[in-house]
Amino acid sequence: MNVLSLNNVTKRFGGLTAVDNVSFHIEQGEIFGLIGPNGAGKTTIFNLITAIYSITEGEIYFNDKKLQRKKPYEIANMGVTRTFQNIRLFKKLTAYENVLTACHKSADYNIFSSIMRIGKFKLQERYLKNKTDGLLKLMGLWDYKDIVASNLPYGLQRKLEIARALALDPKLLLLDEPAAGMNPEETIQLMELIKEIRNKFDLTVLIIEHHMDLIMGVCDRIFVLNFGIPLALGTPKEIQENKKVIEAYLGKEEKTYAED
Ligand SMILES: Nc1ncnc2c1ncn2[C@@H]1O[C@H](COP(=O)(O)OP(=O)(O)OP(=O)(O)O)[C@@H](O)[C@H]1O
Repeated sequence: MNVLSLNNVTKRFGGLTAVDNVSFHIEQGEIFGLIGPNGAGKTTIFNLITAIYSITEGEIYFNDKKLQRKKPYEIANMGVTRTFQNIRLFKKLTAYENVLTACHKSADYNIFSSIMRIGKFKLQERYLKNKTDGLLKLMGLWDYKDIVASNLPYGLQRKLEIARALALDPKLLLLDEPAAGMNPEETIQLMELIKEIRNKFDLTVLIIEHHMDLIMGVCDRIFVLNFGIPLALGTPKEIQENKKVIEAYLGKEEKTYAED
C-alpha cells in the first residue's frame, strides 16, 4: 500500500522551478531516501508535503487522502511529522520539557479535572510522563533530560527533534538531514536508531541526507533530484552504480585533447 504519493508535482518560485514534475510513491514501512546536490529541491518537497508551501501543479496523497488546501497542523494531525534542517526546538526548555510539550497533543483532559487533579487527569499525567521517559530513553537522551535544549551538542539536538516528532504519533516521519553535524560513529548509531524506530512504531520514513553512508545503509529505495528534475529511482546499489547520478555529484569527465 502507498503511504505517500507525489503525482507530477511542480513548485515554482517566480521564474525558478524548484521542483519540476516530480512523481514517486512510498510504500508502508519503507525507509525512502531523497537525495541530490545542494539546491536540488529536496527541502522544498518536504515543505510541499507538510503544506508550508502550496503546490504549483500536481497532487500529493497521504494514505489516499489528497493533501491540498490543508494547514500544516492538519497534516501533522493526520500523522505526518517532520524534523527541520535548521533545528526548531524550544531552546530555553529542557530536553524533557521539549518532548513533554509535544506529547500533550495526545492528552485528553479538561480544565476542571486538571484543577482538581482527579481520576482521568492523573492517569493522563502518568501516561504523558511514561511516554516522555520512553522517548528520551529510546533516543539516548535520558542522561540529558534536564539540560536546556540550546546547551545540548548539535547531534543531540537533532535527536531531540526526532523525539519530538515521534511524540506526535506519526505514521509518516520526514527527517531533514538528521545526521548533519554528527561524526561518523554517531551517524552509524543514528542509522541503527532510524531502523529501530521504523520497526518499533510501524513507521514509514522519508529522509533527506547528504551523508551517503547513512543513506546507502538505511534506505530501501532512493529518489535522486537534480535542479528540481527527477534523475533516478532505485535501490542503494542501483543508485550507486547509476552514471547520471555519479555525474550529477562528481561532474562529467571532460574529454582531453589527446583523446580526440
Ligand atoms: N521560499 C523560497 N523562495 C524562493 N526560492 C526558494 C524558496 N525555497 C527554496 N527556494 C529555492 O528553491 C531551490 C531548491 O531549494 P531547496 O532548499 O529545496 O534545495 P535542497 O535540495 O533542499 O538544498 P540543500 O541540500 O542545500 O538543503 C533553490 O534554488 C532555493 O534557492
